[in-house]
Amino acid sequence: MLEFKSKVVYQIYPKSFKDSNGDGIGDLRGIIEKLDYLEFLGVDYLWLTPFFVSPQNDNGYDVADYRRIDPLFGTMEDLEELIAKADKKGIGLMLDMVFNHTSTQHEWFQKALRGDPEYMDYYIFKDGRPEQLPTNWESKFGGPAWEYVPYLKKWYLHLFDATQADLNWENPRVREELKSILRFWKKKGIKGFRFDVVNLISKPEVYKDDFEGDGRRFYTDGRHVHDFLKELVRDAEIEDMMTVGEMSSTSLENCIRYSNPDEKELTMCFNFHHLKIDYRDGNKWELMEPDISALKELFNIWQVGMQQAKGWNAVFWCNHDQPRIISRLGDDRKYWRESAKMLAASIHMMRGTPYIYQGEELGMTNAGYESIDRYRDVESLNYYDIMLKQGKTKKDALEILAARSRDNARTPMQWSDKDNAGFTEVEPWISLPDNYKTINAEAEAKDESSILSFYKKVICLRKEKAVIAEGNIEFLDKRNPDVLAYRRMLGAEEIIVLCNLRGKEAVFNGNVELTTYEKILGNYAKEGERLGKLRPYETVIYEKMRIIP
Ligand SMILES: O=P(O)(O)OC[C@H]1O[C@H](O[C@H]2O[C@H](CO)[C@@H](O)[C@H](O)[C@H]2O)[C@H](O)[C@@H](O)[C@@H]1O
Repeated sequence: MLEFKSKVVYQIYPKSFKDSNGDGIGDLRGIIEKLDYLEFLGVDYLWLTPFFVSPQNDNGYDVADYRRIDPLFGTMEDLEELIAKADKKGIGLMLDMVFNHTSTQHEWFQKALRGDPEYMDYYIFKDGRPEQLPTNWESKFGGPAWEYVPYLKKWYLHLFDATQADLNWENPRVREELKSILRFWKKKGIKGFRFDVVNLISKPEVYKDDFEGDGRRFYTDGRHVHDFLKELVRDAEIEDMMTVGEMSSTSLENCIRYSNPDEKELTMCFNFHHLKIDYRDGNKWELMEPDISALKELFNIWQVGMQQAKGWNAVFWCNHDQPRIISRLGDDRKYWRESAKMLAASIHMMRGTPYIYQGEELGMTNAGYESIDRYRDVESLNYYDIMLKQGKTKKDALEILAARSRDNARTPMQWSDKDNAGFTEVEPWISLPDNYKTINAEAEAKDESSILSFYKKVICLRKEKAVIAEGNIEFLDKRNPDVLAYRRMLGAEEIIVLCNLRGKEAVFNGNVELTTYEKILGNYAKEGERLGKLRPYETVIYEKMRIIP
């Protein structure tokens, strides 16, 4: 049985982590250079986003060869060295398997384009006339989800970019190919896998128009998804590896099934509902103040719901698709340090496996780009055009991108106050925010009161206290509009976590006698402390005092 409950995962976006060869792009040797830093932080696994051969239209989520390393990032020898050196430090590598779709450059798709029926059945092709789309579904990156191939007189499905063709999981040969890829990487010493949008793999039997939405209700958590996952995990023999599924627009019921160990599917799931609390009417491209009550309710539903049915959450605020949480729910200026630490505590003390996205542990902020030339992400560039076509001004569209673009998370890791933040010696592939002079790993590593030091402490606490790794959770003061509060319990052990989510004072009104607890960690100095009263973005972690007979 995999021991995973006390583990912490660190996500690396290789392209933006560390450039070792002076081409402005991060690479595998850059990660090797920084292994000491990752050991110092105390993480157990590294999830690396895709570095396989790819045309990079979606920064590697368009894989053209699942078994080869893109020369942009290095060689197989570099990866083997990374696996071995990380292993010596007790750190396991998790690879990102993009199995919902391949790049149209993949040899399977190329053969399909040449009309080979065996490979056409690897994808989802539909007969049709050029003016008649098979369904009205929308691609998640904007525009229709179908692309026409005139000489084949067929459309193919792409839920993402037109260069990312959806695989046909109904075809057993496709499933065999994917299992063999997993076996290949397992043999190399890889310790886990993250499966990209894996709840979208099972498409409907009949394709019909969606008059209520963009089509997602027909393929999300689809009819065979649980069977496909069970078969994949069983046949590729990865039951004892750390596995996490990225579940797009999913439901609690399905995530319970994906992650309950009795089902033998995955170790845990990512869901994104808590990161949509500032989408107006569910639309990512319409800004709104975060709805804190909705956030609290979602944590309650997912944390308690998964606990009741033996499911397991991946808990996180940040990844390579999300704007930086400090700029979103915190205050990246006046209360930068306090709010970053509060957000760290809020997640790291929860029930589930915490994921830290590179730079989050430093309090890295959104990019703050003021011009469209700075953006690189396919989704951001597509939506900029769509927003202009919808009648938004350039200024408004840029304001929306500044808050919502995935590039906010993809700026280079801020290692030091040197040129290009010590990430590269040349112009980086994407530009840096100016604040690297003050927000950087070198400065924070020396400072006991830094955000980085606080992350080290919360990681350590999870390893020291079984109640954090394994205890039950119960939310407190649920109606409080400002304070997120919960209790973790395991036998006689108990901790209470209070987080003020606002930039003003707030009061905790839970029915708890705080005098019977002692503070074990907080983000403010002792001076000015008042029980149950929280300063702006204050967090306090209390432990129940033991009564010694
Ligand atoms: O917002 P959701 O519907 O809940 O979906 C979650 C994320 O799904 C997509 O992300 C992943 O797949 C993409 C295609 O391979 C890739 O571009 C991305 O980097 C992957 O993480 C979607 O692109 C994200 O915006 C959603 O957050």
